[in-house]
Amino acid sequence: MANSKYQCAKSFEMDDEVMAPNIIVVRIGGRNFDKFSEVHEFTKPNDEQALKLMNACAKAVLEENGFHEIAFAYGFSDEYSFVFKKDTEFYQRRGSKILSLIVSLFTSKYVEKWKEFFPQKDIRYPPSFHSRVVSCASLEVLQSYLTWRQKDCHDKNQYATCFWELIRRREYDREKANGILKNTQKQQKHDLLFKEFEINYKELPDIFRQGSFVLKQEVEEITKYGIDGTPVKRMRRKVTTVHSKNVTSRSFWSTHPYLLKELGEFEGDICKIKPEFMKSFQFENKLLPSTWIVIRIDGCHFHKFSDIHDFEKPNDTNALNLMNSCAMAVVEEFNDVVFAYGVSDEYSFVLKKDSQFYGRRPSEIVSVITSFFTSVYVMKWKECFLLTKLKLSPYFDGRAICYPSKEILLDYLAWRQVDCHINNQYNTCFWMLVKSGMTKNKAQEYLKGTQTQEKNKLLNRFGIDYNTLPIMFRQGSSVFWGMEESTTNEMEGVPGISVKKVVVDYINIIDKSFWYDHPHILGE
Ligand SMILES: Nc1nc2c(ncn2[C@@H]2O[C@H](COP(=O)(O)OP(=O)(O)OP(=O)(O)O)[C@@H](O)[C@H]2O)c(=O)[nH]1
Ligand SMILES: [Mg+2]
Ligand SMILES: [Mg+2]
Repeated sequence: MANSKYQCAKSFEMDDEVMAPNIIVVRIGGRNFDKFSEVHEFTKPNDEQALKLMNACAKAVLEENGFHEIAFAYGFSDEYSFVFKKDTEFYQRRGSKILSLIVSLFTSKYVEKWKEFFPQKDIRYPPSFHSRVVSCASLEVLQSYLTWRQKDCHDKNQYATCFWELIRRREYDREKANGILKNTQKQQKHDLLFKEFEINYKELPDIFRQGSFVLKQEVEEITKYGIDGTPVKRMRRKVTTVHSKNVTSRSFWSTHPYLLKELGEFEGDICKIKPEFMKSFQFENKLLPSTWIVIRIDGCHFHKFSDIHDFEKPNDTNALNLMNSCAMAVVEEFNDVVFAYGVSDEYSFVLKKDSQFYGRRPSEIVSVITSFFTSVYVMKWKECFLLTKLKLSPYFDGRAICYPSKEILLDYLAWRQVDCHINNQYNTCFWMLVKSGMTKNKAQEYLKGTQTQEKNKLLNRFGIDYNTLPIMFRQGSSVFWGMEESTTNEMEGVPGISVKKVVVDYINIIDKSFWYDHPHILGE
């Protein structure tokens, strides 16, 4: 990010480090998965394929390059908790960075792997997830957290199994089934299943009752054979999915001793869920009221991602168009997002000042927008890159920043646009030099300390007038709801039709005149 007079806007960005020695857990959960499972006709109460897809995504996250700091994961239904090694320095332990990266990568995998698990079904719309950080002060607290989640898995599954049997076999409607089950104890539900429907709950598949653990188990592997033919073995960590009855018991931890190496030892007794722990698991802070919220997302390792997919240098029109159509989908999906500005692999989304979106909880807002954006990116990839297959999973990080006044918000946007201009001019020169035969190091050296004028002159030498380059490259892209247009058919006197639609435009947002001409965007 280059220097400019607007960069004071940067000082509004806050640190959100999860302090050591807390163990970092990131829990993700499907957003509106009730509807998603309905639309995609998931089997009730458990769709084994859908659960296996969740497990495959969790496994893929643990196996992803750069994500080896995750010790293990536990999930059921549409949720998954990722537990980091106790001493991890993953992204300097920054909460929103970590929760957004995990949810984004998971979403990317979910869309990519959909066809493997549902070959007969098209994914009808982009699925998205939310995520949050839970910090566990000790291994005992972590174990208590996992016990809570596994109990939830069990309770929800037992309830849902009864509920759907009542609906299917007794032809009850939802209200009546809920009425019957209200306030029933575990044993009563157990009896209902056994006596009325001949179902022994304990015999239902483990994956439904216990959820799934994704672990890096130590396995012995033959690496080569000696001259005399004897196998040479070594221990290797392999990501596997297991179902385990009771995370509350010591036996779970003694069966998986390698976990204790990464998470520390138990100091006290394995304990029950304490109310004060529950409070901490559910606590979430809120962003300042009456401030403009900006969610900025940025592609992770897009340098490599763009190389592997042969993006045009320095600007790839298809890649930028794809970013823009994802941003348009975000603006359409989330009413509170009133403006978006994007350049390269980043996008900033502005939420209206008095937005109550997710109660202004930053994890929810950051994760849902990042996840939805990622989902659309994978789903629309083929539309923008007809001939290039997706070879890596794209994922983004996200953060929330609050701006107390419209002036500072506009300074922020101006800062991003100045950055776009400086980077684009630099990159255009850099790649012209490289294409003309200079090494990358030489080109970098050559451009060091050069001013705008000198860069323009350099481009002129290559026959390029900077100001005639595509405006999308020079100004970045702005996405917003276009004003209602009224089309009247005067000849026939037909009344006008009002259309309000999301548009992408390449405008100067540093110049205040855009904002004066479009007062509806930020509201007066
Ligand atoms: N060739 C090409 N590369 C692009 C384009 N858009 C983005 N990129 C690449 O994406 C990078 C984005 O910069 P950064 O976000 O700072 O770098 P990053 O590699 O994503 O690293 P992190 O964001 O820190 O994970 C650029 O440096 C380019 O390498 C494009 O249109 N064409
Ligand atoms: Mg990036
Ligand atoms: Mg970037």
